[in-house]
Amino acid sequence: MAREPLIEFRGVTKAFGERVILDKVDLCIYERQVTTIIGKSGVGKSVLLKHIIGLLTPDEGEVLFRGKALSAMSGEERRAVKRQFSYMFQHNALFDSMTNFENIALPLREKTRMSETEIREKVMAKMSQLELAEVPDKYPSQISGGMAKRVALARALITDPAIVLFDEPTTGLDPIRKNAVLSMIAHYQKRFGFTAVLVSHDIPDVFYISNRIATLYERKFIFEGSPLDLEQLDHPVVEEFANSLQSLKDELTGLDTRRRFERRYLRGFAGSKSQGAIIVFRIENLGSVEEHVGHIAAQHVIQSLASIVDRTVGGAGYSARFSTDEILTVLPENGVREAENICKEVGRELKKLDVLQHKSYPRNCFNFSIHAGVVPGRQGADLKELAAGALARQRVLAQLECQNPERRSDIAQ
Ligand SMILES: Nc1ncnc2c1ncn2[C@@H]1O[C@H](COP(=O)(O)OP(=O)(O)OP(=O)(O)O)[C@@H](O)[C@H]1O
Repeated sequence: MAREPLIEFRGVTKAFGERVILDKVDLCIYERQVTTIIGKSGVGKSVLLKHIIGLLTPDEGEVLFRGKALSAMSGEERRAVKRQFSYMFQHNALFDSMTNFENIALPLREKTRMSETEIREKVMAKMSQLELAEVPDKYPSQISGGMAKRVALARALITDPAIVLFDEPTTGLDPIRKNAVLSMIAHYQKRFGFTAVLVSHDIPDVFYISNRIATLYERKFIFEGSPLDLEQLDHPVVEEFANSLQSLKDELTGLDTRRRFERRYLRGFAGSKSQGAIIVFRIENLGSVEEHVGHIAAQHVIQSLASIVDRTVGGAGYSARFSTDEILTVLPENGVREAENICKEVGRELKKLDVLQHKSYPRNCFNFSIHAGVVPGRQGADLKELAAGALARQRVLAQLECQNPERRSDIAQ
């Protein structure tokens, strides 16, 4: 049986004067998923978000919450729905004149009648969950950018919302910070189980954390589905989007995007007599780096691995980030033996890396490792199948185990 969406747009039309912004739009947002809305500037993404929170109402059609139309709800019911929402804005919107504690406590003071003791308990508990226990009395300007993002997220989560809306949370950040913020959102979304709705321009980065993507184009959704399906979609708008955002390269790693990679793969093997080889590089336990050292450090690990792979493979092949913690390499003209030599060389290079040295994390206790697996290529074989085959043969290239039972460090913030 199909799952009921948490939020559903049914034939929603919205115009300002003569100008139609949304034209009979349908959209489903499912509980406990990350749904990302992409579309060009001015297409109507914010107008759409405002319908979700009831700041705008449709001219035609309905917005439903757990199957019930907002328009059919009483004022009290609508307010109850509204209380389940929370937001995180582009520039955090923290008040500089308030301490981090006061910033996070603000929604509780504004929206609830909790006592001071209850507020203190709740805020301190949330700060501890988001690794902020040491900074309640500092001001936003006195902490790192990564921490300030976590303070903003803590404030968004303090009322235990069922849904958090993120309006372009990564605009203006460099690739490492951008990916760190996205992985932070994904991490806490899994941990707290809220439903996330993101509006973002940052494709392909946002693909790695989204369960569903909806693409708004000229008053309609032209696509709604998994990130992988969007990448496969043969529609001029996807092409246009990809080109206009220069997303032929993955910003974080400098490698091909999965889309370009798959095309190269299909073209590369089509006329080739050679069998070639496929390598999967995989970072095991990247989550423990995120948890113990920080999201930025985790992005450094991905970036470092990508640059070593790229350098080592050189002109012999091409690579792409295949998922959050996997890189796939195709060697069209080489066999398994050459591929294994490349893996060994990558392993040697990895061992020299700072991120894989104990001294980089003097106060933490965690472990992670980098693996690689190789399979021969096969004419016409599905890339995902080959990747799964390579994963089944993975071996450890390098690993780090830190056993110092100390707290999270701020080195990577
Ligand atoms: N209250 C309003 N009255 C009149 N026009 C509006 C109103 N709100 C939005 N618009 C218009 O609707 C269009 C869509 O705006 P919206 O802010 O939703 O775009 P967007 O996709 O979020 O863009 P961006 O990515 O630049 O934030 C714009 O042309 C905007 O001028």
